[in-house]
Amino acid sequence: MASATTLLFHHGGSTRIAARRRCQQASVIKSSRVNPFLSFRSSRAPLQPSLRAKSDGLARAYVTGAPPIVDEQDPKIEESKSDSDKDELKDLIKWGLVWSLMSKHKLRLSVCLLTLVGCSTCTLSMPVFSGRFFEVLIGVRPDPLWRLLSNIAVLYALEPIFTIAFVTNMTFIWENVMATLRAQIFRRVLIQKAEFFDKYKVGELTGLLTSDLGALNSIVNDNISRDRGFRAFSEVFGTICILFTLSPQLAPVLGLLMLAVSVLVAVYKRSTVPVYQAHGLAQATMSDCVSETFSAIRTVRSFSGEKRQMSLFGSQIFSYQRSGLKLGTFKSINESITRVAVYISLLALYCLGGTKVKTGELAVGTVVSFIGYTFTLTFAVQGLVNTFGDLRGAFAAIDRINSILNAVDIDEALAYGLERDINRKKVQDENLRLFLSSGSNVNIRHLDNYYMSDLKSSNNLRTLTWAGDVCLEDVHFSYPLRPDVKILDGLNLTLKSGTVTALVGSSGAGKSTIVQLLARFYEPTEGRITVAGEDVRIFDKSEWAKVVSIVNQEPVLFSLSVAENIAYGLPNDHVSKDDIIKAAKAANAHDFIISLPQGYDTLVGERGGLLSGGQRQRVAIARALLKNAPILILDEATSALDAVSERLVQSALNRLMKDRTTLVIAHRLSTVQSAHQIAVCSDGKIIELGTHSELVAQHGSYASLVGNQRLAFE
Ligand SMILES: Nc1ncnc2c1ncn2[C@@H]1O[C@H](COP(=O)(O)OP(=O)(O)OP(=O)(O)O)[C@@H](O)[C@H]1O
Repeated sequence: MASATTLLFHHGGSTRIAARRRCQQASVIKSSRVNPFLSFRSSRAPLQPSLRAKSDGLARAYVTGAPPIVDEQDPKIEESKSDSDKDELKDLIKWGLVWSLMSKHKLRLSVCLLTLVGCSTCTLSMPVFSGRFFEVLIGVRPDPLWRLLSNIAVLYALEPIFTIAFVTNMTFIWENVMATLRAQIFRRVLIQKAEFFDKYKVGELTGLLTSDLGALNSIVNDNISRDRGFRAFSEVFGTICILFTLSPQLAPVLGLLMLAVSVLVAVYKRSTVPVYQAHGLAQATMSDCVSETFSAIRTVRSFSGEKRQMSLFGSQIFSYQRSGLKLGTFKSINESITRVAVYISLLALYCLGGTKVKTGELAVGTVVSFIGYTFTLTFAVQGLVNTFGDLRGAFAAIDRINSILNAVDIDEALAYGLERDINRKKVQDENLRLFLSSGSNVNIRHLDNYYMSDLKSSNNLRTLTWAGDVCLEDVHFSYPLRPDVKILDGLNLTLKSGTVTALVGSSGAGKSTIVQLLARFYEPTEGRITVAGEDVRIFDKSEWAKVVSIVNQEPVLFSLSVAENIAYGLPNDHVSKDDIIKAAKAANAHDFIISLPQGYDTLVGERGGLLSGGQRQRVAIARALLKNAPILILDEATSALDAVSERLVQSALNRLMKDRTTLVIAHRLSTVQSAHQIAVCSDGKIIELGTHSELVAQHGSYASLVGNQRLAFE
């Protein structure tokens, strides 16, 4: 059923996949036009040989893109691949990878093969023994009955033993393969560029790990039963061979008739899959309506929407009922049609076989065996047709996974840092093993990564960011999904080390975009961001993430305990309870935390939903305090709070801002007037810069913003 769903989806989805491919090709062309390496190199002095020599292999800086002009001395990990190689490497899931993961379990694979032969042999021998049994009963065969019965008993005992061994080993191998693929898909999604998450909905990405991977899972998991997959194949093949051996006269006619009827029936049954899917869809729609209604119950009440929801749900009940009735009809046909196939085959067998027995051309035992094979063949053929359907579904799913998780969209600056981190952590964290398994790094290692040099170690980066100014130099930027809309147009701004810069401007002026660039979720299309004069692109993103803290209007907490959420500030380190409490106290959060039912161990609910907005904000500030990053960005951090919460949060923020290079974005100008400098952003540029009193005195945009807010500042 699941695979059938995938099949249907594939038909509808093929055009989407093609469209995505076109989109991806376009983005390749675009990215080659705006080559960050070239723009970076052209704006920098040549690398200092002394720095290049410092190779500790840990924090290598690199820039990605088409082959750049690289100095001979620059360490280059991989040669550029040919275009065909690159196409090949773009795919995340390849059959070669699946096979290499399976072949790690050679012993188990051999056991599977042997037990498959064993159980198929048992199954295929049973009708022969049934024939002999009847011949012994009517006295045509002289064998003693007890010997025949003991042979049959051995067969009956062996078949389930072989089956258990086959299913257990096959499941073990496949679950291991699936675990690795699941981990690789998850990792590949995690390392995509920010625009990837603008392009695809969360549901689509979740689908890759659930329904698409499920389709691949079902090739083995749904096909290890007796009447599916390998067993069905071996039974069809074995039955036909045995029929020809038993009766070369009957086999061509009867065997082919049985085969033809079974195939037709199986194909017909497969064609009814959409009816089953429609019923599943109707059920899903109904449950969506139920969850939406109940989760938005207050909104429904406030608009007196009960009648509307009832009418909507009523229409869905009717459509579910209709699809249920249709399904019932098809189920009854499907039930009977398999038997019709058996009856047609049996009737033909009785006519032909019976005549031959009467004329003495055929033994009665052979006809009895043929009866058994009629059933075997009918069910095995149907199983095989279903297996082919599952295979088609799996191919479609792999195609979808590969087309979405194309290597073109990988954020290499992030991937490199993450890989290095995982490698460092692997000894301690067992769970990360999956992400290192064979094949996992293939696609990343073979990208065009030019590891330029070991310019800065992580310690260097921290030192630089604590002491140096952060500058946006002639920054131009358009979001990758809207390349024609220029958001920043030659913006220049210096965040002086250890001081507070406030960024103000009308809605849509590009303030949050500047935050996204400083956080390196996106890279400037032109210009550069520097820290202490160094282009930030020479640091990998996981190192950069450690020196920037962002606290925004709606901080996201994870559905963990309060203490775990605060400790998330230092995800790689062991954080002591004392440090957590110290951070919470500095964030004015300690008092409310200890009044929670389980104190620091209280779970905060999904996205922190069990805490108030102000409490969430203070936990986020404690998290940022623990992180102790030299660059701090506050994006409307207090705008959603009431006066009391705002006071508590603001005093915590004041502690957090101390000595850090801080960028504050706030619509309420009263909250930014004490900043060391205020920058007014408009049309993608900074149009005014100065202190509050300087800007008010200028009577420019800032002064009119202040006027609009009718605030008495002075
Ligand atoms: N991910 C995105 N993809 C494409 N365009 C975007 C994206 N995010 C923002 N934009 C566009 O960029 C422009 C600047 O948005 P930005 O959020 O930076 O403005 P802002 O000054 O922070 O506004 P506000 O004060 O209302 O938060 C807007 O026109 C917005 O539509």
